[in-house]
Amino acid sequence: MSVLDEIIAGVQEDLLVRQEQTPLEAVRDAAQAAKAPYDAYTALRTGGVGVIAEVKRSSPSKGSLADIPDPAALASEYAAGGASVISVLTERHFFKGSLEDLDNVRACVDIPILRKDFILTPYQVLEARAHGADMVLLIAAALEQDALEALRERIESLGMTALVEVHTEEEADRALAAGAKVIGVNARNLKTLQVDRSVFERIAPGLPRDVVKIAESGVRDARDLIRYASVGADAVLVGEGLVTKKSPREAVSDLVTAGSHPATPRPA
Ligand SMILES: O=P(O)(O)OC[C@@H](O)[C@@H](O)c1c[nH]c2ccccc12
Repeated sequence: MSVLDEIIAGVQEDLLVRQEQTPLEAVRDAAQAAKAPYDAYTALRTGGVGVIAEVKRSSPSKGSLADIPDPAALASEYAAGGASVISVLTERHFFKGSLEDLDNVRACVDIPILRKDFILTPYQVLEARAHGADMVLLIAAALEQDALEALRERIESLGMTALVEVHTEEEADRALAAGAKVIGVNARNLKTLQVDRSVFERIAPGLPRDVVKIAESGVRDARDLIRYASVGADAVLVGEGLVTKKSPREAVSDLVTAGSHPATPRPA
């Protein structure tokens, strides 16, 4: 069983419990009552290379990264540093996140928020909206084609943006066939957890011009951002490289500054 399969098994178990506690109709009502979503798509297209800054306590590959007792405070620092979008991991077993983290961050920032989880059902999409998310991750490797397409439509019908994550050319083709307008290329293979920063440069140039392209994982500093920018990244998604810094605000701000002159890659 791959790590991805293990994570999904845990997500499915937790989902059953939540569905018992909160029936679909209640989540639907809560989603309808939530404040209108921010436009993450536009936030990621407004010039330069955007930074999606992630609230990430732990990961399956590295274990514990940072305690983050106050995710809203961290998110506020990210926003002050110029992040375009805040990513909040809500998976519990491997990433130590929760929907409560999402609520707390939503209460404190007025920029788009991505719910980062292993989304398998429309119930989780409604949950994301009910808890104030504006963008929802869909992982191509975790979904059959029909589900990928249906969930992408569901997310967009609620006024949110779907971020479809891929790791291979074949998955990128599936993302496009599913109608994805925002595609994230994850440098980390979720089955082996290996990071390969060259995956983005292999896949991104083959994507249509108008697709928003996001480089995910393994961004350590401005040099990595510039390298991704030079091969077409519209944004980078960064977790570990921010949560482990003394000043996450400065770390974001350094990336945003580097991303505002993406056309002139500096020598290494
Ligand atoms: O901490 P990093 O290497 O900067 O990575 C962030 C993000 O890309 C990573 O958390 C991630 C990418 N895709 C995911 C899917 C599920 C969980 C987590 C992820």
